[in-house]
Amino acid sequence: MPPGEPQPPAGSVGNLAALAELDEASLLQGLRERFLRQQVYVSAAGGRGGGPGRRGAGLTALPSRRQTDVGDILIALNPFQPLQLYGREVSEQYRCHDEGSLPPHIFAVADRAYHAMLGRRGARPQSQCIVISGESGAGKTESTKLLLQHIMNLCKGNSQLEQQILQVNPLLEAFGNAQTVMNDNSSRFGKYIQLRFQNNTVRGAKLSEYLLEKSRVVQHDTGERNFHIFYYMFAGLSSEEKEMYGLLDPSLYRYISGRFGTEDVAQRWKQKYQEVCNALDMVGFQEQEQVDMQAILAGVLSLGNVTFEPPESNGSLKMSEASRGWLKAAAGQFGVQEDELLKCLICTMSVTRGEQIQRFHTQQQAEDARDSIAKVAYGRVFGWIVSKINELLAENVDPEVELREIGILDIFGFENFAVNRFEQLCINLANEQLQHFFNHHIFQLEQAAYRAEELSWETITFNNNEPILNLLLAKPLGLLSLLDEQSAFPQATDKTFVDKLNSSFKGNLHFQPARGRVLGFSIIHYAGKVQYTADGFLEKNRDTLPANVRGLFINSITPLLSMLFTDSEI
Ligand SMILES: Nc1ncnc2c1ncn2[C@@H]1O[C@H](COP(=O)(O)OP(=O)(O)OP(=O)(O)O)[C@@H](O)[C@H]1O
Repeated sequence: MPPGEPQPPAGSVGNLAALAELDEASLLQGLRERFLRQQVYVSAAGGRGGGPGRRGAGLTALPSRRQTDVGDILIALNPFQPLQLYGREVSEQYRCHDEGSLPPHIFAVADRAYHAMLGRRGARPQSQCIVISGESGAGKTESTKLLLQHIMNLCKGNSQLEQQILQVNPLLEAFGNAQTVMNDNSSRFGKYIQLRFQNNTVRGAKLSEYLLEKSRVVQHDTGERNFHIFYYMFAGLSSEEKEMYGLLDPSLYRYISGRFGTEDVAQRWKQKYQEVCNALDMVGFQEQEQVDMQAILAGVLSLGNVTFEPPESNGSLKMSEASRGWLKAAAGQFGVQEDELLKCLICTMSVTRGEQIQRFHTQQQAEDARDSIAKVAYGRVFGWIVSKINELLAENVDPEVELREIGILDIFGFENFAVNRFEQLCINLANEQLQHFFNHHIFQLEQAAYRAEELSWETITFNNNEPILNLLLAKPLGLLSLLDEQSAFPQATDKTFVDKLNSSFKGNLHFQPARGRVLGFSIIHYAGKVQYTADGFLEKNRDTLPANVRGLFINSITPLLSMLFTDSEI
């Protein structure tokens, strides 16, 4: 803004780079004023914009270059209410619009990526990637859906494929999302969607999933829930179907304990269950596969109710009558022998010098084995759903025409809860890497471009998070390497792991030992300090299946379960 010209009020500026004063206070004021007027999108020109505002997602279209009036970054503030911003007519307005001619919008990001991929307006056609980041509940998943919606509107090619791409979402959300304290529909996995094009027609898509939070199957904190699908099943299955899957009253199951909500909630879940069934049909799951899948999920719930009591004189753990009943139900749904399943839980068999040795588990080991089986079974079902979706969306290409793609990355945002575990460390590590990428793209590459164009600018300083990445990733002395090293020692415990960290990272500015007797540590991340509890780190990192489980499931008479364990490495 040239000096002397009247300065626009902060809230009237749709592109933050046009602000006269670009400091944190005016930036926040601008965002707040626009938000109050329900203008939830603000753009930020390449080198001068910032990260996401509170409860807002940041979206970047790459590798398109900075424009004069519209930046690479769109800041999206979550309105938490339906706004009339996403109808077909709005999508039409943004179709092929002149950049900067319309207010910032998520559709403008999709439009720019699509046209840059095609190489319109004289530019070289180039694959594009849209990175979405923001804390949990910021609106990343909703933004992903809106991006897909607009891109599908733009290409209008193979309409069946386009519809399929849009319809896989209810399926992914049912199996991969859950209610958390931050978000009623929180994605508990990360995803990268690659839309594949030939010219302006979408030819296929590929979905990659990362870090499904499998531990949620067996444990969730107060005020949270397990994955949606368990609740949808109880609301949507008929009484006969529940009987077939051996399902009783939902309040009886340990893994989904907690509030069951009102009649309205049950109605909504029932409707969601129907959507899931429709999506399963559309993706092409056979009826038997759908039955098997639900049997596995019901088996997981029954297995979760099997508990043990301290051992009898022969060293074998005791079980109540009720637990025997649950074990029988779980074995029935998994299609395996009850005593074989029990063996996997209560003992480990090994062969030494031709002699078979049976070692009984402690109560804790048996319950850990139970939870490991539940987690691995659920994880495999989820992975299988994603692979079936990929088969459905696999590209049908013309070999003569070059394939280009638009990728959309939607991973969980930075997490800092009351209790932070191994899963939060993995999520926050992914966010550190994303932040590093942002720093590189927004600061270093922008300044290189200014230099190349011989523009004058003041060197921009930023917090480089490389030391934190080193603390976590360095080999052989980073935190993850030390965790792997400890996981390989049978005698190591979470305590020996923490001792190792405390001695290795003494004096490191980004590491703090826990105070007093707490078994944990803190990391000073780019987004602030997070206290981690080390409980369960080794067990989760090992992620091993109890001995003989693979063999047990391969021999299951439930074809799907057998198939899920036949081709696996573990
Ligand atoms: N553009 C929008 N318009 C209206 N409501 C929205 C919008 N974006 C998000 N929301 C609301 O916010 C909620 C949380 O959004 P979303 O699930 O996309 O967050 P997220 O960033 O993906 O969170 P997580 O990391 O936990 O998965 C949505 O369920 C919806 O109620």
